[in-house]
Amino acid sequence: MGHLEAVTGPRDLRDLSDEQLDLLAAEIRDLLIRTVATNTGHLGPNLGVVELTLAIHRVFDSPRDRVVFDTGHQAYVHKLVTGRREQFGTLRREGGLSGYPSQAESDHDIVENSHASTALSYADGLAKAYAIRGEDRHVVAVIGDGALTGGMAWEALNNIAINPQSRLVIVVNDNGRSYTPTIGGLATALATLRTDPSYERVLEVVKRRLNAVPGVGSAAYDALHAVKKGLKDALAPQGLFEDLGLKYVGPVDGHDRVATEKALAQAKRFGGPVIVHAITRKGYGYDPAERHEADQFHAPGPFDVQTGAEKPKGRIWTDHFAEAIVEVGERRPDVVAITAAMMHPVGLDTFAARFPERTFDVGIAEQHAATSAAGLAMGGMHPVVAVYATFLNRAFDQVLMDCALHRCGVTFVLDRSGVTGDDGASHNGMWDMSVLQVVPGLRIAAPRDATRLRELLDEAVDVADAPTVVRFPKGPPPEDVPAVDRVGGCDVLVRSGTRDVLVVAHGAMGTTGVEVAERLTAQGIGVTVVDPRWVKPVDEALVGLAREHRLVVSIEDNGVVGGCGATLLQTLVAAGVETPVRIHGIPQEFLDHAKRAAILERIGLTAQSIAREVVEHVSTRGTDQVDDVTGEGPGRSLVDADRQR
Ligand SMILES: Cc1ncc(C[n+]2csc(CCOP(=O)(O)OP(=O)(O)O)c2C)c(N)n1
Ligand SMILES: CC(=O)[C@@H](O)[C@H](O)COP(=O)(O)O
Ligand SMILES: [Mg+2]
Repeated sequence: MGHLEAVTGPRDLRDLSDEQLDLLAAEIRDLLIRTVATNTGHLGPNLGVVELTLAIHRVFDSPRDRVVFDTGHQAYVHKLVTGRREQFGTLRREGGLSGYPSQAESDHDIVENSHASTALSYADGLAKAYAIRGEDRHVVAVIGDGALTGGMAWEALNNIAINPQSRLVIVVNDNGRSYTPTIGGLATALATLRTDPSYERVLEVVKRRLNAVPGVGSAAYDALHAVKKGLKDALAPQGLFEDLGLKYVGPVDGHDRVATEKALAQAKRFGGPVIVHAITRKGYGYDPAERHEADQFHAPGPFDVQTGAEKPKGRIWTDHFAEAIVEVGERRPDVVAITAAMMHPVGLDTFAARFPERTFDVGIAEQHAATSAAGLAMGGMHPVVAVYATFLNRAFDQVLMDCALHRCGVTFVLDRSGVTGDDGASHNGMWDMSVLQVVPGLRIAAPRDATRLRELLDEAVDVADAPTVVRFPKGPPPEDVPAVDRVGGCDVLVRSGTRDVLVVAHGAMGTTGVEVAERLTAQGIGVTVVDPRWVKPVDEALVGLAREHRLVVSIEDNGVVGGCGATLLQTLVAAGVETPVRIHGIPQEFLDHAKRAAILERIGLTAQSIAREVVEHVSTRGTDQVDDVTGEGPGRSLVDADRQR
């Protein structure tokens, strides 16, 4: 039996010898590689924290001591040593283990949100609570160098530094990368701390000599390590964190479990807030990941374990954006691009290669991205801020009060909008077409296919006096859906039979709308399908179209509360149109992880489900009754029928 089988909980780790722990680490790496190769997930980050996680769980006593992972994408090892080895094969599978911590899975897990830079704030709160309650518990927060570029992390550090009673150990997991090398002054400061050769050399000599003395040596090394502050200050620039009044231990080799345990034990003894600076490597121990220059297998698709070769992926929405934004950049020298540490994932790497001086990676700092974009716009540029839809939530006030209030021509390109699936509740981009509805002047475009993406991006960057949004989902776009007509700003995709049902298909739901029409037409129900293209503000043509039909069916890949359907209904009511409106969208709840298609099926956001609901709606009112009301052929105004009730 392997050593991992013997680990039913973190305390079992304390019974293992150094040799057994080394073998355990190898077993864990092997399982991580084989599982992620098929299930997908975050391989690089987890390979980088194998020894670190073992050390944490040997020094601290989870769940009494709370271990908080920032972003949570690097918690697979934590899951394996906290009783979930047997289910690990279900990672990111529907009904299986989440790719992030999950309270439902284990009381060793606490933070489920995958949005970066939050861990230190949670930890600050937890540590304060334990101090007030007089509970003898430590909080360990594991935060990556990338997550440290997020403003929230510094808001937390600012507070942690003035709470000496907080028994808080902050483990900076410094692998020098987010996806790509971490940017900014912070990264430089961390690099200085981790790479000062003189400091390292002296420390190495001391370590070798002291540890050679059996028994006393390591304690003496620890003591010197504590004293090393003087040594380090003399040899290295004043510590970034110590300037804040935070105790600092490190840097320590995060792949040297023994050294890491010593550093953690020393930090634990401080009894107050302390930083342990661990130097790790993303993808450590798997050559294809370590050599993967783009992102060291941050989140690979399925791949071959032997070679590391990823299975070829088809073109996704992002690829079409990547091409379109370069064409925009070619003809618009005022257009600049901004990413929040996700250059390739959001499709800006080609633009960056072509226009390096007009591309800015601001780190995991969406709030700064938005307001910096407002500044760029005020300075005469047209910024395109490309982020995943869910992460723009963090910058709502910046979009509202920094961009829209000042009527800044900034374009936000929201990738991964709608249901994303695999990454669970905090990754679904189901909020933007609700949250942004309240922003005065801001316009939202939702392309139905790649051709419309290009068109709408071109239109968006031409808007100079208001923020614009172009949002599209994860994965491959559908085949182009041509328009048969244009009414106002809306593309008419289908017009068949009498004007029974008006389907308003928003964005990527265009294809679904057309399929709904096919099903309804087969039932003898007349259908018009329109794609508004710009979903905010509501196109006035929709008021007239709704008035002409007996039922309006709105479809959107967004939450139903405050979304496009709700806003359309509000607009129709205000215009005195009484045509009933059926709103189809994402239920306003946190959706557990599963494949996008499976979730859409489960929530009824499919052509079959929507068509069935419409037929039931029409049939419950019977066509004769409808005829009685209007005296015309089958499929006349449901509005009157509604008035009958
Ligand atoms: C607010 C927010 N923006 C962007 C992301 C996407 N994202 C996930 S992991 C990651 C990089 C994290 O880097 P780091 O904190 O150094 O952790 P590592 O992967 O290196 O262990 C990013 C940008 C996110 N999860 N949250
Ligand atoms: C943890 C995180 O936020 C990202 O790594 C995200 O998981 C990537 O999502 P995609 O796989 O959709 O690019
Ligand atoms: Mg990192």
